Amino acid sequence: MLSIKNLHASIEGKEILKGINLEVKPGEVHAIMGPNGSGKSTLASVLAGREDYTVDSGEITFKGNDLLELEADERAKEGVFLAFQYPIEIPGVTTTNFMKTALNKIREHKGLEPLDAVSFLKMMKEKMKLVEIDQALLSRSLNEGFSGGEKKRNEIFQMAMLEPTLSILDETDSGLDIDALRIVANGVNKLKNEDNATVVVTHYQRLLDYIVPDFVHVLFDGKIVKTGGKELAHKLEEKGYDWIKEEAGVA
Ligand SMILES: Nc1ncnc2c1ncn2[C@@H]1O[C@H](COP(=O)(O)OP(=O)(O)OP(=O)(O)O)[C@@H](O)[C@H]1O
Repeated sequence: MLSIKNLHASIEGKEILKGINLEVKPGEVHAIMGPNGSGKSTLASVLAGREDYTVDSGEITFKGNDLLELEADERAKEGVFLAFQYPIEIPGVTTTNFMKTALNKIREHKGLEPLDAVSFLKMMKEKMKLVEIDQALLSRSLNEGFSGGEKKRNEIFQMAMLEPTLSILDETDSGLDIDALRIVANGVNKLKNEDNATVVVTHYQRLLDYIVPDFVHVLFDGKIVKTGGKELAHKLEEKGYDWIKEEAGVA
């Protein structure tokens, strides 16, 4: 589904990603961990198509197409969901209206008719139940005055509504409390199926107690220096990152 080959990327002339290789198949959950400044958020931002990052070399293909050719909104229409793509506050636009527009844009791209009001409301109700979000939140202006946890819940709700093929969640510095951790984890678990995949960037081994990734990758100085299963996250929690640096010869 997603294939990253020898990806090098920089910001303001500084090379951050120094040869990333990653293969994500349908049905898989991948966790990206690593010390501060190793490039985790940069990787998520490059996948999102954020303009301040320059891809210097390498390839990213998504469902066989060149992802780097696509603008951020085109990536969304192709089924890539980036959790921090819509954190903006939009006064006067309710989450409900925002979701309706976003959803119908994706449907239009797929050659489908826009959802009528009744079907849209039915879908909203189903997904609200799934991610346990309060109706009141959806009637408020998008993200305006939302607490951190409410923003998180809203993000997972957006993910549920848009039914993406690939979700990229950057939880690195979002100050998740234990409830927000559960919201993210439950959302990912409930939305997981054999046709979609999730890449979650995290510092928290705790998050992975709830999500259970198929693969854990450790990023260090712009490269994936180790890949393992969920037990690798436990080992990191216990031992820190030094042993990995030594093992990878990058200490
Ligand atoms: N706008 C920028 N200008 C210069 N350097 C930047 C910029 N944005 C990021 N960097 C640098 O890129 C490196 C990687 O940052 P990134 O945010 O990807 O790391 P991270 O692994 O997500 O870190 P953390 O765990 O602390 O969130 C850091 O050294 C950071 O200072």
